[in-house]
Amino acid sequence: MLPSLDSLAEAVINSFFDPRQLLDEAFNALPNLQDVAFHLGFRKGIEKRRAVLPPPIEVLNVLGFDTDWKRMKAPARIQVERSWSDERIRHSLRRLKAKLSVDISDRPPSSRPEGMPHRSPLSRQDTHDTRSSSMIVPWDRSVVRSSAGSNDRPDVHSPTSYRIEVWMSTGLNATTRADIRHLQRSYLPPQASPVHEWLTIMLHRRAQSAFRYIFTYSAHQVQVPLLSVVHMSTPASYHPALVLHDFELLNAAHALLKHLIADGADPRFQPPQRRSNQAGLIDEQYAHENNTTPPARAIQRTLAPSGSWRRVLVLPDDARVDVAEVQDPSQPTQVAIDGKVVGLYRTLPRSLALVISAVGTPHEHSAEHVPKFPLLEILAPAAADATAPATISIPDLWAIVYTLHTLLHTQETIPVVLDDPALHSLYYRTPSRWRLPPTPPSHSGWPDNPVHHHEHPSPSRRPAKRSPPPTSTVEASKRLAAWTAVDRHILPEHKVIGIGSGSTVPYVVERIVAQGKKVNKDRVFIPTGFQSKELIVNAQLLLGDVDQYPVIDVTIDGADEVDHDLNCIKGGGGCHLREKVLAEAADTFVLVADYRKNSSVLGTMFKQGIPIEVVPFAYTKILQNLHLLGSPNAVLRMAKAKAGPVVSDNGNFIIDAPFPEEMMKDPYTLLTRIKMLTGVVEVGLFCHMAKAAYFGNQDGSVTIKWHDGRVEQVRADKSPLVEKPQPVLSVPDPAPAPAADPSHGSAKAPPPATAAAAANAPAEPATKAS
Ligand SMILES: O=C(CO)[C@H](O)[C@H](O)COP(=O)(O)O
Repeated sequence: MLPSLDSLAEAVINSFFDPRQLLDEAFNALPNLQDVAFHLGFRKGIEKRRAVLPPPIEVLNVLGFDTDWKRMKAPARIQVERSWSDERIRHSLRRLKAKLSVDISDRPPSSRPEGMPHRSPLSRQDTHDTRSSSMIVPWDRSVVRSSAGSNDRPDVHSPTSYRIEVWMSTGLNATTRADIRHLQRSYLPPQASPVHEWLTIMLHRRAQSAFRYIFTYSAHQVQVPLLSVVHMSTPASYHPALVLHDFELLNAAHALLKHLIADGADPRFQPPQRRSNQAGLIDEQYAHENNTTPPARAIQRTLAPSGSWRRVLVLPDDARVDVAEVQDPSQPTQVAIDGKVVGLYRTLPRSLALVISAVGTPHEHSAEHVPKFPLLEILAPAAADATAPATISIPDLWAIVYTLHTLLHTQETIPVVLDDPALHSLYYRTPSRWRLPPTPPSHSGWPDNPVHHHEHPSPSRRPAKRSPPPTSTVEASKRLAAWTAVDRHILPEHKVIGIGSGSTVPYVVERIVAQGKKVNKDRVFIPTGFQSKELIVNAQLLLGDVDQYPVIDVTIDGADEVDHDLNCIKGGGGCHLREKVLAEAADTFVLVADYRKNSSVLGTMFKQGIPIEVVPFAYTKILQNLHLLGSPNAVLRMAKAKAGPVVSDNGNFIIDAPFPEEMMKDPYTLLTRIKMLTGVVEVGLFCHMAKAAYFGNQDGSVTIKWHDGRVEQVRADKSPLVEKPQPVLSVPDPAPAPAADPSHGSAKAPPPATAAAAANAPAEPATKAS
């Protein structure tokens, strides 16, 4: 429930100049930052109520971003002269509309103002500010006020400029959400455990958590978030990286490790108490480090050198973690557990530290800013020796993270980047040492669970108008997938529903209609293109658009091919721009397809290439660039019944770009590379977006691949079609897989296999428009 604007305005007024209180209020009341931004920044109503904007708060690097990150933030600046009175400052702030960033700067003071400490109590940032004029200084109101007219002698420690900025995100966008899912899958153990849950919740809600932690930390001047997701761009790669910062990581790593190594006796996770010992380490577990008999399952720090190795940790299961002597920090240094090298780490070039530490600050992409700490990257052993393992197990990874923190604990911040492509295939192994029985994945999953079937009476039990049975196995399996997905995901409480494109989607609409007029009357349906708009209108459902409903409960869409990670190729029908917008807007995005689309590597079944929507005037250049990128056969998609190219619903051209299998194995990297080409509007690769993919099978069963890696089979006798067995399921398939045919529409339309079938065939559901 959102609070009323009145109560929020009240909170804002009452907490003026008290950022902690303000944000606490806001966070208690609002579900996410988007709403904070909206209510505090963008509502004129607040202004009318004479509320003020949020006071200056230093918030750095709070959120992940994407290439459009600027759109996610609402910076605004106000210059405040030191001589201004409180009233005048307030007045100016009140006038600042629809903005969330406040930058207060003044001329360099000629002197240290009266009452101003030699170093502000929050002085670590100050010293940075004097050097680079770019770091954010906490605003001490009394400093601003009292500075005018002082004749005190200059103070080298006083900042020469006060610059205060407030950055609030307007929320996570779906790309970032997809990144988080990807990272969560890559770096956390695939099991339902309290620690796992805790970490995933932190990932998902990192905006809020980060904010909270920033406030906790700001008292200690540690202005870093717990986690951020950034897109790392290096000449070789462009992909999301999880950047783990600071002490909270230590807690997380510690807890996770403890849990991973524990024999299951410690099911409830409590973040460790934070108590610093003399070395500045969190010592909940280290109180015993001088004891001869360590308690069971404590992680012990032991910084003993032994030859060219240094023992850093003894893990709760007595495994020893050793780190090789660092020769050259930029070269990979080995980390071994029980004498076996499990990973490497190295210090990345300073330019990357600059990139990462500027994320979310105004200095992003600029060189003004001086990175405070080097950035460490964790690599799989194969990075140094091709014959060594190319993967790191999740427990080992966290052991390395923890080891690095133990080694480098004197740093205020220890950014660690996990972004090596080899790490994308982190595996979860359970050798005896880790004693972790793999927990069978729970059906309930987290947080966006599959629906509770029992709460939702299947529409098949209601009298519903049925369209005639499909005439081929392929069509029957499309319907099977569509119906099963609708039954499971379109629940009575879902009011805004995205309808995708393609030949499977008519069955989705059919099943939704079968849920009855009563439930559908207060639903609105958002189309992904001309075809789905027609379907919605013809079914007499209420049509809406995504600009009216930017948040969709569920979007169901077809796909051209789906891999094991639920990455998929879409856009065979040229609708992938709108499809992606609707997929991103949806809380739950579900794919439906027949068995031919179920694949392990994209491009093996759907060979015509990745559909890429481009602005028309740039197509030749983009084709050239795609050839260079690794797709020499990329072509402009030509229309069938018209001379010239296919023109999308958005007036753009479509290019089909087949890439070699090696590149298709890492669709996310490929997606980001193609997307970076100027003139590309959208790429038909949907990575880590779907929650589930439903495939209808030839035998009447349904295979469901879930986003967390589970694969579920719905037996034929449990399928929604079973009530009324479909008569024609034995007609052979038209083709094992969609052929490489640039005219997607005709390639997909399933030809009736026999003349008899064709004669009996009732009107086929609409195929996509091309
Ligand atoms: O992405 C699409 C259109 O742009 C379609 O969803 C995709 O091509 C699958 O279509 P079909 O269900 O006909 O195989």
